[in-house]
Amino acid sequence: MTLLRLEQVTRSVQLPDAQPLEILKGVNLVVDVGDHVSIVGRSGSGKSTLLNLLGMLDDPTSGEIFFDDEPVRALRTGQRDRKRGADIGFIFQQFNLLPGRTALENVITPLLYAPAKQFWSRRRLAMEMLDRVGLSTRMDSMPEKLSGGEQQRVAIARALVRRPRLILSDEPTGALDIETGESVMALLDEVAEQSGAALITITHDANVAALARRHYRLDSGVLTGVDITKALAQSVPEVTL
Ligand SMILES: Nc1ncnc2c1ncn2[C@@H]1O[C@H](COP(=O)(O)OP(=O)(O)OP(=O)(O)O)[C@@H](O)[C@H]1O
Repeated sequence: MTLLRLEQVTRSVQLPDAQPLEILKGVNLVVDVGDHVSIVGRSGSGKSTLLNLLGMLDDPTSGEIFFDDEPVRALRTGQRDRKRGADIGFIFQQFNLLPGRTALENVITPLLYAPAKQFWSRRRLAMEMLDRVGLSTRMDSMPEKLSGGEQQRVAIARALVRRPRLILSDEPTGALDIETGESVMALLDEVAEQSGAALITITHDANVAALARRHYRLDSGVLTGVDITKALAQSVPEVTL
């Protein structure tokens, strides 16, 4: 079943000299329920621009994005915000945890805006999710007292606590050493699969990308499918995947 579909999506901006810059060029992508897709691209290839479209934060200049077969463009601002809050979880390279709030309080935050059933169970739901990422003994710790890998696990719990159907992870291991990055990524893959969420991972790292089931590369705004086995076998530096 299709969750997300991009059809001939472009995104252009106007440069100061009034020239248009086409950042994304005719992007087509289908993401199924529970899918795991990686998108690899060099700096400046359009990854953040694409992520903002996938996260319903921007609209395409042309083309259409469908979520549950509904054009995202047709959603009014309030409807779109509610859909994003309910159905999309975000994970960032720098964790983006709220400082001065415990791990538990951080994971509770998205539930403050959730429908009544989730809102009233917020403490229990957040505790269960922290337990699932292996942090049941660190719930009352401040983020700054946690290691990078632990902070990213809190961020994973926060992204998943409302049971989103799509998780967008942007360089999720970028601030971690290789070993920690691998275990965090394996955990993210596992919890996303357990909860039936589709996962889109945007990364520079071919090893992180390899965990996904389907692989794409973004090159100067053009998205193409990649044969990961071939790319890894060539054993080229990670950014050249
Ligand atoms: N609002 C804007 N105005 C002008 N140029 C823009 C704008 N947004 C993005 N760009 C340009 O579009 C290109 C793609 O930007 P984007 O941030 O999507 O790349 P990226 O792949 O995420 O890069 P990085 O990995 O370095 O973050 C870059 O050349 C960027 O300078």
